[in-house]
Amino acid sequence: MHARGHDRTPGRVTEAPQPAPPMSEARRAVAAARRIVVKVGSSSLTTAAGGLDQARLDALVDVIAERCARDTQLVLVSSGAIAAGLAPLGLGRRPRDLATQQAAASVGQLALAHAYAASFARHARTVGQVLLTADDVVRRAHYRNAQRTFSRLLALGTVPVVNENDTVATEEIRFGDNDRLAALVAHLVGAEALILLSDVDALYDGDPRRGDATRITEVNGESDVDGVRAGVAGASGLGTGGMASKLAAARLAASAGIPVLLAAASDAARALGPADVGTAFAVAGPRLSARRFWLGHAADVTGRLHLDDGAVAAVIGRRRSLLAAGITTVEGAFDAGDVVDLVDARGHVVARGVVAFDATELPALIGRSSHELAPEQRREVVHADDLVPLRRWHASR
Ligand SMILES: Nc1ncnc2c1ncn2[C@@H]1O[C@H](COP(=O)(O)OP(=O)(O)O)[C@@H](O)[C@H]1O
Ligand SMILES: N[C@@H](CCC(=O)OP(=O)(O)O)C(=O)O
Repeated sequence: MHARGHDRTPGRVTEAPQPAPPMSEARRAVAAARRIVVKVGSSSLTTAAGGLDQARLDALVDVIAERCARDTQLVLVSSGAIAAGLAPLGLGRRPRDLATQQAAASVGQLALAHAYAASFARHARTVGQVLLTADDVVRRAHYRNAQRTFSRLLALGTVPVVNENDTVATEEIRFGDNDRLAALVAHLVGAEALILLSDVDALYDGDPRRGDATRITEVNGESDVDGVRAGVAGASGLGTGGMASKLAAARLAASAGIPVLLAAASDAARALGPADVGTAFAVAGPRLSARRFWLGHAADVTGRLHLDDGAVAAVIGRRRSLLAAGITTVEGAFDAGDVVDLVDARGHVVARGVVAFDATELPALIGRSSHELAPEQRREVVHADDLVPLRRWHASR
């Protein structure tokens, strides 16, 4: 079932030409998608000296504009603000401290936005800038607000250019990597595909810079990425997440019903068409509603409820509401309406949900059946409609 590719790193092994395999479902979905999120990393937009690489940016814009002209709405998540701010500020390399990163992002984001506006103008396309902080997806009202803005921008024919609002994001509320941001945005805008463009042409079973590595062409499930060694920092020192964050983001999107293609930015033209480049991730679950996706992947979690085995079976197996009787321990300081993790007896998070009691009220109720509780306390601790089971395929945060 799991078709793993065996393309060697270019230049290492010479192979006889093979007939092209039939295109996978994921690749067909990417080629046919009418709404796409494309994410491009810093290393694909900047020169080694630290400035913006206008020629590469223009080449990417040409490909995107061409796809938009073919009846596709496209959101571009672009990194590169910090990298683009280095040269103008006379900084030799990416700063380590947050304040200097923010100063660089402040200068660089302006340059980046200007470069995109000028480049898309060559195709008579208007761009809109959307800078997000984690708060914009963690808070339900902000999430819906962002959804409305994107929807309007797309309806008006613009290309929203998204980045994290690095200049104001504090350490605590940073997404930290734009791969995850792109996966969240893909669900938020209802994208039919996510394309992650980088300086590497595919996912390999190990970092191709470190020696012999085998390209993985299709990921149809967990077993296809078992044992993959994904590095955490890029070769250029300009990117932040490395392949590990791309893999986590691809799993996150795929688990929420969005097919993903990971490819080189230099292959963008083929990646946006029906071509056999990069690594395609098949969807690993039904498309979640915006509310369920938000609950499972974007909301801030403020506590943990530990469940006994009977409660896990009811909540996960039979999709029932969680009652006080099945809770063994309560952790955290949360209010009714906050999001909490539901944890099984082995300590694994099995679900996430909106809790109906304050943390201070619960200890007196847990382990008790409904008939032992006062009438005003006889309600579900987490209602089934406010609860999302988490699969193994769920990306770690
Ligand atoms: N298993 C792997 N497969 C492919 N690339 C990997 C792997 N592990 C580490 N890498 C490295 O990850 C880098 C891409 O990450 P990064 O530089 O953060 O990209 P970007 O700036 O596009 O977000 C590549 O240069 C590649 O060398
Ligand atoms: N928001 C940051 C980029 C963060 C990031 O994830 O970078 P990258 O690994 O290059 O996609 C910036 O614009 O510099």
